[in-house]
Amino acid sequence: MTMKVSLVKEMRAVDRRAGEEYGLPEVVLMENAGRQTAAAMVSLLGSVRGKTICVLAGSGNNGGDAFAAARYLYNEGAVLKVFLTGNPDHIKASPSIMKQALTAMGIAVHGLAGDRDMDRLRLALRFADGVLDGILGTGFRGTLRPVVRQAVELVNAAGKPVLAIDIPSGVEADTGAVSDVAVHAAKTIALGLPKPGHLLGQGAVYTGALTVDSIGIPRQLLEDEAILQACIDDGLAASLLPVRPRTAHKGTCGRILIVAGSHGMTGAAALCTEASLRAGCGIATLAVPESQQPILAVKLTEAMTVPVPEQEPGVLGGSEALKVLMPLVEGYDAVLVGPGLGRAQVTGELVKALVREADKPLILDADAIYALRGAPEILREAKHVPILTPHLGEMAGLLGLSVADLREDLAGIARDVAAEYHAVFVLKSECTLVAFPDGRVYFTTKGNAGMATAGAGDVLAGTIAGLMKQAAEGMAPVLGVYLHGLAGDLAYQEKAEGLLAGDILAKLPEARRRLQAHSLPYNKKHDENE
Ligand SMILES: NC(=O)C1=CN([C@@H]2O[C@H](COP(=O)(O)OP(=O)(O)OC[C@H]3O[C@@H](n4cnc5c(N)ncnc54)[C@H](O)[C@@H]3O)[C@@H](O)[C@H]2O)[C@@H](O)CC1
Ligand SMILES: [K+]
Repeated sequence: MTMKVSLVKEMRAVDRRAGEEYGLPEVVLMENAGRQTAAAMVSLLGSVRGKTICVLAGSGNNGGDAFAAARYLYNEGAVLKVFLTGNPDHIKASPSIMKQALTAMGIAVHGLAGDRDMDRLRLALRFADGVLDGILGTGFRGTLRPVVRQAVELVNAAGKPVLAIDIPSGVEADTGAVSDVAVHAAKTIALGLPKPGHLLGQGAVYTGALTVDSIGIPRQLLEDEAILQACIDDGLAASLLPVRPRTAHKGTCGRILIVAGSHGMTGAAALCTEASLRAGCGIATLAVPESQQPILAVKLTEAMTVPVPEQEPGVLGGSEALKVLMPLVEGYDAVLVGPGLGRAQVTGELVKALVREADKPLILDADAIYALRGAPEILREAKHVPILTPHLGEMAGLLGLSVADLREDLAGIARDVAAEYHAVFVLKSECTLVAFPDGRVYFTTKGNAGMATAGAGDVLAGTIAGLMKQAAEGMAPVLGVYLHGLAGDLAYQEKAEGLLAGDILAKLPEARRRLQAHSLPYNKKHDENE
């Protein structure tokens, strides 16, 4: 089963349908959320008996979850200090039920109207063993109201372990954006499904350790096709990698052409070519500027190298180069263009010509993306849906935006741009995502900061290219992101921050082998059903 990732509007639809189609009223889900939250608090603090827990609740449903959790924590023997951060007159119906139950149990719910209340909160936080953040959930947008902001700052200053309900207060669920401050959680329990805000940018930092609980929402709703985002988890990746038949030969595993490298940048060409082979393609051929071919022929043993006419020494471009490349393209299943290609004008022209004329799926990376700077509409002319693998700087350059603009809504922008230019975008960051023209967005669950190193992108581009003939239809970018991330995690265990791109490359076979261990039962099951 693949874990979906839900936008706020999709989660609201789930909530509504749980009521309309399954007869599960909101307050039932809130009760479940409260019980599961209390259990998550117990796992964060150990036993809560005799421990003091400071509970902050807003007037929305996130606050209702907090009131319900407080009841369970009280039953477990916790000492509670409960604060209502929102206006008591605006409290919604279900949270009101939860608050009344708490009050009937003799537990005081303090307001946060004036300075004295803030002092009480400060004191409570000082003596608390843990904090429960139920101030704001998916209903939050924009900037925090001043009272709430002050409460959040007090929580962060107290430095106590915080469990956030659904999402840390102050993080926007759809984007991960934090306009000002947000609750810094040790752990977050996502309700129903994770949200992009748990995975992206600042939101991921404030979320801390993430757990997801279904809170009893029917699986049919959580797996609904209308939810277009998903995690690239083990289950999904395993379903994309079929077992190679015994009768396979190198032609059936993929013939990949790579157009890469220039004077002084032969390493990028070697890395991506080798990655494609390590990802399991049958044949990889590297086309390089002719003066660089002898160097690459020495660097690469298993790949073929083709010299291409060059205009200046080591620079690819011009009509002679195109005359060699176009017929060459015909003999391959897919073409990777860009790593280490250089940014000369003639090279850019050659890239554009390939995008327009090549009748094979293209993977465009690095300098091939640079070549389309400010002119992404050329992508629409491609004969097959192209795959682009930009990092944030390259994406910003392509679209004429700043990186800060992009960061406001990485997934939303990638989704819109993929639809607009009819291309797949593999947008690389600390949470690499894959956006398809039909609106699907996949978020990586692998990877680490050690992978912020020169050449890691070349290895990813090569991995994706190498999977073009092997992965389930159209899903090479998703499988590639998974294998590359897993290989990076395996390499990080040994090399930590000293990790080199070549270490990721070296771990690709182990990553694939581990995934196969997952996928074997899947494929077996598949066979048995037939
Ligand atoms: N299936 C679901 O979706 C379920 C959701 N539940 C909870 O419901 C939450 C969503 O509830 P709501 O839609 O009521 O929204 P929230 O509880 O997240 O927030 C709404 C409240 O926040 C206040 N608010 C909004 N913007 C603010 C700002 N900038 N500064 C300060 N206050 C602000 C509003 O006045 C309102 O009272 C989820 O996060 C989750 O915790 C659960 O109760 C159970 C089921
Ligand atoms: K919260």
